[in-house]
Amino acid sequence: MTNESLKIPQATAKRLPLYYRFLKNLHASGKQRVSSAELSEAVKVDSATIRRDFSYFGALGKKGYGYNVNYLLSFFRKTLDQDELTKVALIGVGNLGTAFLHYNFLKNNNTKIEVAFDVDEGKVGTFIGDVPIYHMDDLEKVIAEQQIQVAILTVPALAAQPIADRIVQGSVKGILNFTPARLSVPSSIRIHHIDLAVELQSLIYFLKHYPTEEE
Ligand SMILES: NC(=O)c1ccc[n+]([C@@H]2O[C@H](COP(=O)([O-])OP(=O)(O)OC[C@H]3O[C@@H](n4cnc5c(N)ncnc54)[C@H](O)[C@@H]3O)[C@@H](O)[C@H]2O)c1
Repeated sequence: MTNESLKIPQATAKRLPLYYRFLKNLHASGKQRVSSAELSEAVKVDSATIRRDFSYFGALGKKGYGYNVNYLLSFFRKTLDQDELTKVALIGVGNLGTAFLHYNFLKNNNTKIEVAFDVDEGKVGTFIGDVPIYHMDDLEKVIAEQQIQVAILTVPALAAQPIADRIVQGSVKGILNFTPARLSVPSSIRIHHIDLAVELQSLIYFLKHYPTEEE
C-alpha cells in the first residue's frame, strides 16, 4: 500500500500515521509550520528521530522556521495512500470486534470496515452502524465481491489460523491479528500482531528503566 519507489525504513513507516494525525490537527487549527521540538512533544518521539524520519520524506526543516505543514501533509497523504479507500473486513463480532465497529476509522483516514463476519446466528444478518454482519460460510464470496484488502481478526485464538488460511486465498493482503495465536501465512501477506499484554509489559518496563523527565 505504500509507494514502493520511496525507500523509507520500516521503523519510520510505522510512525507515519502518528505524524499524519497530528499534522492534520495542526493544519485544521490553521498552523503553517511546526518545529521538530513541537512535534516531539506532541507525538512523544525524540526530535533527532523526527529530523531523521523527515529527511526521508525530503522535508528539510529550516532553523528558526521548522517544517512546512502543507508539504508534509501532501507527502503523507500520497505515501499512506489516503486518497484511495482501503477496504477492511472484521472477523469476530464479540467484545473487541463490536467496539471496533462502533469506532469510525474514517474520522482519521480513508480506511473503512466494510463488512463483518461471525458464526453466531444471532449476529448474522444484523448491522452495527452501517456495517453488515455476514456468516462465515460467505467469507470467500463476500471478500471477493467487495475486494477486501485488509482483515482484522478478533475471534477466539483457536479459530484464527483456519480463518487466516481461508482469507489469504483471496484479495486480502494484510491481517491485523488481535488474537494471541501466532499465525503462519504466505510471505506475500503482511501480518501485524497486536498483543495488549506485551504492550502493557513494555510500558511498565519503560516506566521502570527510563523514568520520565519530571521524576
Ligand atoms: N477483549 C479484549 O480486551 C481483548 C484484548 C486483547 C485481545 N483479545 C483477543 O481478541 C479476540 C476476541 O476477544 P473478545 O473478547 O472480543 O472475544 P468474544 O468471545 O467476545 O468474541 C469472539 C467472537 O468471535 C466469534 N467467533 C467464534 N468462532 C468464530 C469463527 N470460527 N469464525 C468467526 N467468528 C467466530 C464469536 O461468535 C464472537 O462473536 C480473542 O482472541 C482475545 O484473546 C481480546
